[in-house]
Amino acid sequence: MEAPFEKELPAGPINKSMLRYLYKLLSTTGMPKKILSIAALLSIASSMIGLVWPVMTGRFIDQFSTGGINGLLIILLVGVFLMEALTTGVSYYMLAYAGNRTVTMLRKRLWSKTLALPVHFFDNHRSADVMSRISRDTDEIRTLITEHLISFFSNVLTVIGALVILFWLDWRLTLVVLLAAPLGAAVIMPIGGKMYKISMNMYEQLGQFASVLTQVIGEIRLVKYSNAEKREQKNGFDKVDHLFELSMKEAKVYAVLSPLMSMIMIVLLTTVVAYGGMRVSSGALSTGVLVSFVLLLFQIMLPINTFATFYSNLQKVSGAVERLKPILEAEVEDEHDEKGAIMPILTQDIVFHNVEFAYSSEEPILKGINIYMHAGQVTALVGPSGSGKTTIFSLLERFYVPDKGLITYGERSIADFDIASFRSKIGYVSQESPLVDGTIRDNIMYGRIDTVTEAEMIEASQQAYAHDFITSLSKGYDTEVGERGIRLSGGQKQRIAIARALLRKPDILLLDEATASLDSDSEHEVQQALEHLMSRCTTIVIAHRLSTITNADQIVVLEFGQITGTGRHEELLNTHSSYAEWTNKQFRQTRSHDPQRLID
Ligand SMILES: Nc1ncnc2c1ncn2[C@@H]1O[C@H](COP(=O)(O)OP(=O)(O)OP(=O)(O)O)[C@@H](O)[C@H]1O
Repeated sequence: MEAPFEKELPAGPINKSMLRYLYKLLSTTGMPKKILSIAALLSIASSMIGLVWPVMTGRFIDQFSTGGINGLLIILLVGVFLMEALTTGVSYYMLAYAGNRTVTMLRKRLWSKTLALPVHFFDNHRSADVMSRISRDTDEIRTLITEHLISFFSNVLTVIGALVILFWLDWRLTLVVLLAAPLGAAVIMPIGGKMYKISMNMYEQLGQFASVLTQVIGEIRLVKYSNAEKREQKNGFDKVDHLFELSMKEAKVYAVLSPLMSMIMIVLLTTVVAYGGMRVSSGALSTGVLVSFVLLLFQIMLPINTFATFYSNLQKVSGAVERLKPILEAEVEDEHDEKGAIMPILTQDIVFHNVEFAYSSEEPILKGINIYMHAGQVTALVGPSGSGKTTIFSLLERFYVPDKGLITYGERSIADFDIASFRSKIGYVSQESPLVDGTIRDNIMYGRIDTVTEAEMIEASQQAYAHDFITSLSKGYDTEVGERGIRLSGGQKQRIAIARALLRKPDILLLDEATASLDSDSEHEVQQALEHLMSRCTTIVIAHRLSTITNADQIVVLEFGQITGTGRHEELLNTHSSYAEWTNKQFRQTRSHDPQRLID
């Protein structure tokens, strides 16, 4: 189930509620307000100083043409330049600090939140999308704070201040300048809107491209084995070509916008210089004032130019906020964690009371499930593919909450327990035991690094029949595995997973038996390792081996999300026709190959 990214893009441009949300988000994330305020003051000071020197330069020119050079004025002018440089530099640094600090806090908040989100959130959101939200959308917010927000306000002040001075210097010339403003706005506004659409589209396409890359690179073996390189090449090329088209659309808009803006500026400057020149020659204006005027014009052109980029950045941030909202506002896994009960010391019975569950609002996957699993016993789940065996595991691991009914552990509903404490009592060994990037030690101690000793880890590895193969590797427990390290065989991976599970000293063991064949040595060792683990747990196993079902204390037969039989192997053989048929079929099929194995 994938929620298309585009659905969550903002419907329109900036609005009040978005701005309010952004402000709340930034202030609750810990935006350093003091630093930002000082930076704002410095930035305003720098802008105001920026208005002083053009006037002083004009005075200087006028004094120069009427008499000698005023030394004090030169010193003042140099002082003003230095002050402007200093305030600009310091405010820039402080703004960069405020922006980077805020985005760091926001990313930390998002990452913590992401880890606390329930599994179903990830069923509904592509991982590449979530990744892009945490990394790229937050960067838009950084850019806003660092480059646009404060400078926007100081630029507004610069423009207002400059206009006041311009009026004071020569109101006629200023009126000429003001006539150009609506012209500029008429050009920027529609083009800005177009730019927004293109950049949003590009954003989405980049997300989709990243998603294709992640998926294909992650499943490169499948791609090669299926000879699907051509198909994936075309898929990738399509996305890249689409990005090219969008980039060129963007370039086209810029190609029109930049010269248009330059043209407006050139026409404006030419008009001011020509008209001003006429007024100078008629004696109505001094040369110094005209110079001040032109310099001030330059001072305000730059800020006006940045208004358009501020607007488009704010629109991007509006999109970013819209995309971050679902993560920030999604309910976390266990809102009432603090109040959760601590797990009992002794292993308890696990009971499913009339449990019903659906992943979505459609057809329920589990219907009226009643299972009594006695503490310390083995319950084997059997049934055709898609019957809901893994879903039972997921409910037990509290990845999902039943829609109806209750799952109890001892006297209490499993939902009453502190989620971390509850999960710490579960050991899970799956068909495809996952490894994280890091050393073998990191993998065995995963999640327990602070609570277990090296000796305990080695003991667990020995019980898992993993110690010998690990020590035969040249770097032993320090061998890197995962993406950057060596590849381990299926059996080795499973034994690491068993060592990891043993280290947790679980009370509940969830075991998804491997369907893939291991070599007989590995098979034997994995089996022995598992027996160590099972001996101290209440075990629920998705069974694929005949020995597992014959040794199980009870077998639960699941068909289409319903339990159609419960009992021991012999009992079911006699009473459950489809179980008998299925077992015989599977057993006959695999007998010549491996008499112990059952395959779905
Ligand atoms: N995250 C999910 N979102 C939506 N539907 C799901 C999800 N996981 C499983 N399902 C659906 O729930 C049903 C039961 O799946 P489940 O994985 O529990 O079956 P299973 O008995 O473990 O199958 P198998 O033996 O093939 O692993 C299937 O129809 C499956 O498509």
